Amino acid sequence: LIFSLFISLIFAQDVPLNPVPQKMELSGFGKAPETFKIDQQNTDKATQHLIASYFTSENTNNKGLKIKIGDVKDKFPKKFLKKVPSRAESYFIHGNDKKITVIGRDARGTYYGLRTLIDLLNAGKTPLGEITDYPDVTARGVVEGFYGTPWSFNHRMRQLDFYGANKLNTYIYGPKDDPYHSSPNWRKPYPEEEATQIKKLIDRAKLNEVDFVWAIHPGKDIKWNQEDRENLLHKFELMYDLGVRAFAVFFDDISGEGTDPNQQADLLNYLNENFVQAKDGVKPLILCPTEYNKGWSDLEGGYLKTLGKELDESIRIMWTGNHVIADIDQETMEWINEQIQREAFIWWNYPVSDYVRDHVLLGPAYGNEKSIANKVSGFVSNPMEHAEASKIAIYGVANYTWNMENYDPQESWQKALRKLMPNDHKALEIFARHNSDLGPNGHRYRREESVAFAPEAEQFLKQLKANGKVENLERIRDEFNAMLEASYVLLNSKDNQVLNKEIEPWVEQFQLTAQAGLSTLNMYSALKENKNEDFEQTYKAVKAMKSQMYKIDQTENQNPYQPGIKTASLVVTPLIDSTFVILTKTYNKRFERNLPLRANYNPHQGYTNVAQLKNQNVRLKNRKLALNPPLEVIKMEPQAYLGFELEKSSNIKQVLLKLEGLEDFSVLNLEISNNGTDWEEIELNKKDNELKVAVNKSGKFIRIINVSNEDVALKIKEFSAIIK
Ligand SMILES: CCCCCN1[C@H](CO)[C@@H](O)[C@H](O)[C@@H]1CC(=O)NC
Repeated sequence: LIFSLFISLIFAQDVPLNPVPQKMELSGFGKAPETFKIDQQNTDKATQHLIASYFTSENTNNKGLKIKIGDVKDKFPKKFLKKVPSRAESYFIHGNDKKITVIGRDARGTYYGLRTLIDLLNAGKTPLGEITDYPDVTARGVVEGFYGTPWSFNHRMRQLDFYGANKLNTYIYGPKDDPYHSSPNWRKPYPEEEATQIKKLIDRAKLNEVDFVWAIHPGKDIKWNQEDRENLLHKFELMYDLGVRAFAVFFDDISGEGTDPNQQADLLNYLNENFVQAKDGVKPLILCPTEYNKGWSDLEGGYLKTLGKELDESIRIMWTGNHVIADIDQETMEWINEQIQREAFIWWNYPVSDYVRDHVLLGPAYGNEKSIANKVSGFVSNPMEHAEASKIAIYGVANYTWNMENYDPQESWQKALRKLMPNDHKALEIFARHNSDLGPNGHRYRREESVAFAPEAEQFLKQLKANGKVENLERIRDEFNAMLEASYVLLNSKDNQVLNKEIEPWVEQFQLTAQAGLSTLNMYSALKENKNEDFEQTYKAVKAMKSQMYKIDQTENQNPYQPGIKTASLVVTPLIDSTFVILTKTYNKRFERNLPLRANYNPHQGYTNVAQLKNQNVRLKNRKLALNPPLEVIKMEPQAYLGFELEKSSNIKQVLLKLEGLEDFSVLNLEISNNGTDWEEIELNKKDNELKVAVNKSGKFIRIINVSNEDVALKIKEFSAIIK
């Protein structure tokens, strides 16, 4: 047994099994034959469909290797039946050179067993021995719950196939910006076309053994009365008629009476009794609470305890962790499970990037502890609006939630890159390893980036600053070269056009970054050899590349939050920018020149005493200084303020304000100041929440401040100033 376990561990590495099975006792692998003979017992439509699509007249005949597939209700040798784990969705495979047996605990188990067998056959192998497997986490998958452009129908269909292939069984439909999921049309039926698409998605989900969970987000304007209760029930009926058999109610990111936990619990218990229990085949309800992370929970208020006490025990409660964006550990789960008296259903806000839209997050899915499998009732990833690119992280979540203690983020990441680009995965790896951090953001959530390159970059800068000479020039140049070549391979790859389309602007920016890096190194060499003409020529080239990058940043991906295209922002870009400035300064001093050092940076900064916004970025575009609008509702206590501190006193031409959710606008004042202590109020006509205020006064500070003695809750859609 030890020997065979040893063998199977070796094999586990190179056999592309995703996820890695819980237990493999194999003496090795046979060579997959040309043909098979299928003996199909009790199987559901998904398995029948998978069998029909893989075992065709091309590779099946009477002389083929026998494959008997079914579930524990079928006739199989007792010695096999007793090896099928008792958990839902588990399976057992036995193989020798005569026959392969696949037995599922249930329909999904059979399907997953077949998926594993097909992965082996695709690698030209058959199992010689036994595979015993089951998922660690009950509900595994994705919640399409981000702000921004919802995924397209075609992307959703692709996603469902990807989930089937990687044993993910849950897709929660909840795009914040779908008006029929949220206000104002959650009460209304979907228009014909959307309804038809949802029906198709549900059928596709079934063929991939995925629960299509339809979520409703009524909290912004729901009234706690019989009418709205019937409205919600009616909408669920309509969705049921489309084929939905799993439902969720989201109460996140709202303010006002929709946040009342007793009302929320009553509503869900009512839906549970009058809908979920009343109809057949409907899965338990999932609730996303208003207090969905520890940072936002007000314990004295008893919100979570009320839900835990009142909600029927079958109802799952979602949780994002100790913060809105957080990785999940044992302590997180012990705290929340105690509060809600059940295992929380994790909504992991990664790789969602709707608060750092100028970045793509292509790194490994890491940071969650491996001891929490039996502490969660579900674990779903909230992805980027870039569906195909999100698969890198989703693939990691698939491996993590199926076989948690075996999960290796790096190994999964490498496999995901190969899944997405089978031939040009090396180019994708070079691109992805420099496009994984988020940059500074209001949630202060960061990811590693350029991990292997960072020490080289650090040494290079240190030596350059110390004595103008560096030792690792070649290693820096090698990486910039690799980046440059990877960008061409990616832009011309035929592996995955859908992915190419999504990341193209970032790859173009990446190409320019690599070129700017190489030319900055040329500046270094020209300076060292006092070739002044070359220095000024290559200096000009770098400036030209930067202006091209600036143009991409000003034209591509223009959204109201974080417009533009940022790439390699943690290590590579700062290295190039710093090197460029150091070399130009040295050159200017040595040869009494005054080449501009200007990098397009922003000399102004945010100015606030609101904790939630301490790290909110401000962007300068031409002469407009704008606060990155936070997605969340902002709570401002009396005397709370937020605004800008300019680099120096400047003429403030105009202030633009677009606020939401504020009944009485008079609680806010707009003020400017030159010293941060003496403030001058700027007249606002305080009746509409969309204001363009002419100021034409000089100031160093601009702020809005809550001058009432009440807390106010509001959403900031825009707050910007035109500085002349
Ligand atoms: C706090 C409101 C802004 C955060 C909203 N978060 C995500 C991150 O931006 C966003 O994608 C999503 O809608 C989510 C809300 C949320 O986390 N619900 C459990």
